[in-house]
Amino acid sequence: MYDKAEQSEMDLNFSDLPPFPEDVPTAPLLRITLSKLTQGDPKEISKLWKACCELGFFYLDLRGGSDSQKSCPTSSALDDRTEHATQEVGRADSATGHDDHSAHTKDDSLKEFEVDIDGEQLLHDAEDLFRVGKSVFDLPVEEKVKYDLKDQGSYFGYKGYGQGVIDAEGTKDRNEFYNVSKDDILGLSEPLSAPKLLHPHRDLLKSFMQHSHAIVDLLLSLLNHQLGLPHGKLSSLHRLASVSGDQVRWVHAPPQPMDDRRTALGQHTDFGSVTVLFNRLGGLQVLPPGSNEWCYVKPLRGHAVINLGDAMVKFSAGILRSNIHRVVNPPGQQADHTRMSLVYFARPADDVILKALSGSTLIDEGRRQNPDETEEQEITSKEWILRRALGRRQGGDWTKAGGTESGRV
Ligand SMILES: O=C(O)CCC(=O)C(=O)O
Ligand SMILES: [Fe+2]
Repeated sequence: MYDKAEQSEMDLNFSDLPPFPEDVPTAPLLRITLSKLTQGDPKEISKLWKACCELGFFYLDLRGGSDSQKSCPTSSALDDRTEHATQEVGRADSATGHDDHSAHTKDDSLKEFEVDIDGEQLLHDAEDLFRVGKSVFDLPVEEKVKYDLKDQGSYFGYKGYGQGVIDAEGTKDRNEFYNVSKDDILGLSEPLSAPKLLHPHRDLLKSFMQHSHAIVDLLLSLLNHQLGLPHGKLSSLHRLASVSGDQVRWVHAPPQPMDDRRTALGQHTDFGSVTVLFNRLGGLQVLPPGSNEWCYVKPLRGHAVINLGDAMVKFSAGILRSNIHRVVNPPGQQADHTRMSLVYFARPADDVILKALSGSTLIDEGRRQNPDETEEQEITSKEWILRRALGRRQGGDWTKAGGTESGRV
């Protein structure tokens, strides 16, 4: 018999897959429990803050406690969130300037998009979407390429195998993507053309987006408080109902030939604010600060990997970290398996300008200490994401694909 602690550790493995190897370097991601965050547990909130400042990557345990959000939060850190939750939801066009945190809606119906935090539901949705993703990539390539929207100036839809580049030399990537826009699924924009088999799954995609976003909103509220920003500030820049580049992505990579394995997805920082990532097979690697050894992120069942993107670095004048990462062929016995991951990218509303936020003495101090992160270039979230995403496509402008990592690692 196993004791409870051993059993709980074993529950972290994916029993239907070959094990993640013991003998590869792994990254020191902190493990944070969602239900403790929703209860305002001060220790868990300090762990979150440490993870976001030091590595910019952490595990979020989504299991259990799905109704804990309804219990009364004790920490003052959560006051920010609870108060925010009672505010009206901003209109799609309200998240513009940085000093407009009194933006209130004229349209209460937008509240209909918001859901309670429910980690278990998100895990279920992710499980179902792994199956849907497989069926998308199983389509013939001639069908999939119909949904490559690059020539229309969009990063949504399909990106074929080798259609992205992983470095300045133009080396081709070794994965396929399918990107689904949050605004399309919520009806905030015109629907994009998509394979027929995705049509019946729009409600599932909607639920996954809403539940991912609800967790992102909690994380933003907690970080808002830690940064000493005016109440509700970060949330106001990331409303579910705002027009934004938020998207779901599936990443699909068949096993590479034994004698010719290389990076499948080139090193990068994420472009937006908060990434919610579901991995089953290894292959994701991060380069921890001050290190030159790439370390694997071991996938844990029941957990999402959360990482911060460049927008958070810019908003916080470099106090928060978006770390470089990449994807290689899965390690050890996993190497012969097709790897798929599922991601929700939360990004600031399209018209938000990416610069250090005002109203926090900590950020003011960060501005003085990290002048590199705070060049006052007026770029909107929409321009930044387009420029970086299309810069990594074949024929794109690689010089525009870089993020906040330059000069930092
Ligand atoms: O597939 C993964 O594990 C990570 C994917 C990723 O980093 C990305 O799509 O930005
Ligand atoms: Fe990424």
